[in-house]
Amino acid sequence: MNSPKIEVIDLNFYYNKNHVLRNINMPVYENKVTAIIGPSGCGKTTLLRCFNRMHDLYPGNRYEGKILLDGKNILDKDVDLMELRSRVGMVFQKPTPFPMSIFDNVAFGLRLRGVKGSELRDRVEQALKDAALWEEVKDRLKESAFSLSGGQQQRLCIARAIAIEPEVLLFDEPTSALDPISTAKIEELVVELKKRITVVIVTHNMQQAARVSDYTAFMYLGELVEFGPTEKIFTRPSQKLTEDYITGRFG
Ligand SMILES: Nc1ncnc2c1ncn2[C@@H]1O[C@H](COP(=O)(O)OP(=O)(O)OP(=O)(O)O)[C@@H](O)[C@H]1O
Repeated sequence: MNSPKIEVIDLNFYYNKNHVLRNINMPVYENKVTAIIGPSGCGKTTLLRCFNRMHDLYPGNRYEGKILLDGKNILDKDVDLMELRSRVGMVFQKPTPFPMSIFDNVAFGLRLRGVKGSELRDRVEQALKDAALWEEVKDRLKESAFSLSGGQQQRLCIARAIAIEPEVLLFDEPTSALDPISTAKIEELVVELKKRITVVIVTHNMQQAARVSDYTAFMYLGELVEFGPTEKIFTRPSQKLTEDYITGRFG
């Protein structure tokens, strides 16, 4: 059964006085991929960053409304942000490896949680396998992460994110800096990951949204115009605005 892992209810978001998200309501279904699409500046990244409260890193940002994760509002004041971010991980647009070895990148979050010895090695290996990177790096785990190609670095960041077994993984245009072959690998990975993890992906690339996602949210000027099964959004959208966007008539 398709149950929502996350439910966004009447969400508004402000960068100080700048009102950027307006009355957003949408579900994010468990073990599915949800794509967020829309023209530049419509609020895709802003919405994604609400899901693990990344905006709290900057003073003056304000949320209104609710985001329920397994029924509990993550916007409540007493939420433990460390715990939230270990449940809801994030992969950024540009690969962001830490300045340390390949192994240590993936081990980082595990060590913070007290994992060591053979368990640590096993879990690093498993995460690298799950990120489809193991075969390429197994003989060079001690080398710097910066010795990898851009596409490999992005898969390393995915390995680092999944090593701590998040329930939700947020991808912010994860392939926009990558070549087509690396992009295809990441897309395969996203589809594979949803067996265990709920995925939300922001993308400018509509073919990518159509290829990887089960549900699509189309945003425009800070509002959610339409949400539904990807196949419906791309073939029979309910709103004229959605149709104009997906057929390339604007944006
Ligand atoms: N830190 C910030 N402070 C103030 N306004 C911001 C900030 N970050 C983004 N904005 C504004 O919020 C709006 C939404 O931005 P956001 O980055 O979420 O859009 P987006 O749809 O992800 O765009 P793109 O596709 O170009 O990445 C834009 O008008 C942007 O100028």
